[in-house]
Amino acid sequence: MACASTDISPRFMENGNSDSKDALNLETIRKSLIRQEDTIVFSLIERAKFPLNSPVYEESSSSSSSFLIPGCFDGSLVQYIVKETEILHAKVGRYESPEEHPFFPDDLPRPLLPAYNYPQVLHPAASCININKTIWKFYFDELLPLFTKEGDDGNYGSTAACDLGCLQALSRRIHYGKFVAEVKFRDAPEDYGPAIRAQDRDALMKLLTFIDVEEMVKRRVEKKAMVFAQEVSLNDKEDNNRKYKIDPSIVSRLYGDWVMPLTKLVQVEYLLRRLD
Ligand SMILES: C=C(O[C@@H]1C=C(C(=O)O)C=C[C@H]1O)C(=O)O
Repeated sequence: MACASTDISPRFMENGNSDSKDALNLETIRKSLIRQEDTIVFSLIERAKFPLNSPVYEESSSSSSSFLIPGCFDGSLVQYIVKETEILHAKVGRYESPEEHPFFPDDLPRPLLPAYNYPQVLHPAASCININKTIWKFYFDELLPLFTKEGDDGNYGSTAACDLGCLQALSRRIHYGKFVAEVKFRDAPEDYGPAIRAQDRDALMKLLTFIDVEEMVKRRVEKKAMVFAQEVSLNDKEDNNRKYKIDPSIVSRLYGDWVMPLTKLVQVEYLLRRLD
């Protein structure tokens, strides 16, 4: 099977950055978001190797299902793979990381490994925010049909493993809004304080939105998709006729319609609880 994420329990701001509390600033956070764009684009490219493969998404209890999953599991193959992977990852501490959020949070096992001491940078209320249900829905209902071809090649296990990679990368990026919000609050508590005390969602949304940054993000992810997803050939003529493994404009749309709005939703949800 392909595509399972190897990044099991990321430690806040690793990959070249210090993990101390002092490293929490908008620049380091934005750097991490930029690096996560690469993971998201590559995960979509990996998923696009396979056609839609709709049997992966049929409930195993339905009469048309191609699978019989053991142990009274009546969900779809993709639900089964995500759920079982999360059980395994929970055992090795994935969900102890403040950057990670399970899609099936109920009854996850305790970690077997000794606890890693994550720096406490977020307000404790952060742990109640998990919008993975919304991410699951837009990914399967809206995004997937946009970037996969119709059809069925029988690679069901690999397809579901690739979906898992996409979901984990998107979930991590969107929930990073908690860190973005914390930094923005610390930089200007006098601006955010009154809107938080008034529980004014619209005012918070206005304060944390930077339209010019969002436009830049959309242009950058489209360009990344053009570079990462291009078919590379040694024949110059073919190069002039560029083909892409995924349509770069869909990546820009993914960010404009879902990733950034949902990151901002996480920011608002976090800020509403920031003074509890
Ligand atoms: C993440 C930020 O906050 C908002 C959300 C953005 C995003 O999700 O990329 C971009 C700009 C802001 O409107 C940020 O300011 O960097």
